[in-house]
Amino acid sequence: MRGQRVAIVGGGLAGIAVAEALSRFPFEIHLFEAKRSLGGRAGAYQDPDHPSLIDRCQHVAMGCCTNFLGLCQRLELEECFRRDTRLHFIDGDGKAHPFEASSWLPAPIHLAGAFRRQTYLSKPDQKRIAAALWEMAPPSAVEKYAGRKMHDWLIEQLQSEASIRRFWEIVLVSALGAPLTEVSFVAARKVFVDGFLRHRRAYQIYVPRIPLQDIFDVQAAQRLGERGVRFHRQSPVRQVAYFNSRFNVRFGQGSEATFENFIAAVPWHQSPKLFSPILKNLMPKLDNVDEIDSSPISSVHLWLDRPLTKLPHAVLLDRTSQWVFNHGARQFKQTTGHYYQVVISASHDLAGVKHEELSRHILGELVGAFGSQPAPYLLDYQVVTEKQAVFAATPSMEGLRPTQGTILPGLALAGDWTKTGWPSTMEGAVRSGYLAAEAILRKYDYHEPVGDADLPVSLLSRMLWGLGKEERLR
Ligand SMILES: Cc1cc2nc3c(=O)[nH]c(=O)nc-3n(C[C@H](O)[C@H](O)[C@H](O)COP(=O)(O)OP(=O)(O)OC[C@H]3O[C@@H](n4cnc5c(N)ncnc54)[C@H](O)[C@@H]3O)c2cc1C
Repeated sequence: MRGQRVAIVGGGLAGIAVAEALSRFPFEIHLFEAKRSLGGRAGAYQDPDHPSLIDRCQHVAMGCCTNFLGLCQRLELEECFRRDTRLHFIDGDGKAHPFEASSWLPAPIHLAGAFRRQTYLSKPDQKRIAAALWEMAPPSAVEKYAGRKMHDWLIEQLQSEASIRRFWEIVLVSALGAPLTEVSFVAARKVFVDGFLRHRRAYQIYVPRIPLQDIFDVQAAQRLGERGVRFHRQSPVRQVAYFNSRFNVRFGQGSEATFENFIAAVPWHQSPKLFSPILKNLMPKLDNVDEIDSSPISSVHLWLDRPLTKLPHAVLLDRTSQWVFNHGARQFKQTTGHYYQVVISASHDLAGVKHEELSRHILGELVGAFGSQPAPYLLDYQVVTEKQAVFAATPSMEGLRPTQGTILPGLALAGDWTKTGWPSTMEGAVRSGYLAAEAILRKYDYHEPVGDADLPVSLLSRMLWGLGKEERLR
């Protein structure tokens, strides 16, 4: 490997993970990013009115995201995140329902008490939800309900409209980025099994303490730079071709360079155009990326003249707002603003709604949810909608995802959309990066995994449903 050159194209989480894994070996690594900063979709922007960077959209990880957390640990980024063990659900009447695991019960019953306290779900609805979770948990359910859409499955399982809206949708739309009428049963099952049923810590959430750009573009880049990774920002790659056992990379500015290894870590809609026709022929799945449905996510940033709530975050039920994150007091022009960020996944219905109208509507929802009187004054707002935020986890999506390794040694694909079994998340991106690094390492007869194992399955979940026997991807 010594002296062998690696080109990684794309400085999102997938490209960063490839760089992290390969920098443990004596390669010469170059990462090319089209934009000014690293982080990709998990990035931030600078607004002239605000002294610090603003995340384009709040990102959170869960305890089950072992590879993302492993990457953060290896790059000494743990301090950049806080871990919340208590979630807060706010019902339509503004009543808060905390959701926290028992301090001693094992998974999956660690959350039974928390679930019972969600009294916005009627007792009969809670029973039917528990029965449906029981039906979905065993690994055999994957085959039994393969190809099924989640909404159809929920109707078959006699779930009421209220429980679909207040329980299933609340969890799944933000995790899978699409309405339940579109997402697959298999993807939805994975969210519940990995996030709630297999391990006590899996449901906890990790929230960034500082802007994402500081985490990935500054701190991660610094640690990788210390390991010798060379970053080339504002360096869009136009196309890669293969000559004389080398990858010939052409850049937007017209320059060229050759590498022994090449990893494309760009989103699905940008992947096919990176490759020369001959290379593209080696990856037939690139012909079908047009069939991948993408889904928008909107984030509404509000700066208010007074605080709304002391809660660090909340999940809002029966409203347009889904998650709200409280960033506390911040400098705003000559005064102090209280900054809140509201995230709305699968926000197709908001297309065309004026930003001011949406911001005022969201503020009204927050005032109703938290009962803040007198109502805060809206100092400023911003609405950021990412149209191709995530891919929709539809039943056909799994078949469209390419593996990271290709038939050409030294050539690999990465990105949240490649085959990891995970939805479009930071964890999916990091897993893809580690799998792509493994594909490169196989060329050099190195066959050990470079990523992290899943959280172990609790003994009880193993006994109840045989969880953990599912086919492992790595
Ligand atoms: C609004 C929003 C909210 C989200 N919320 C969450 C969340 O809470 N939790 C979570 O886990 N996930 C969340 N996600 C999903 C998560 O951000 C993505 O799954 C993940 O960041 C994808 O990483 P990636 O590296 O695969 O792709 P990207 O982040 O898209 O990175 C690809 C990079 O490639 C670069 N690039 C493209 N073409 C070229 C080229 N020709 N040359 C050089 N560079 C190029 C791009 O500029 C980009 O930086 C959210 C996504 C969005 C958009």
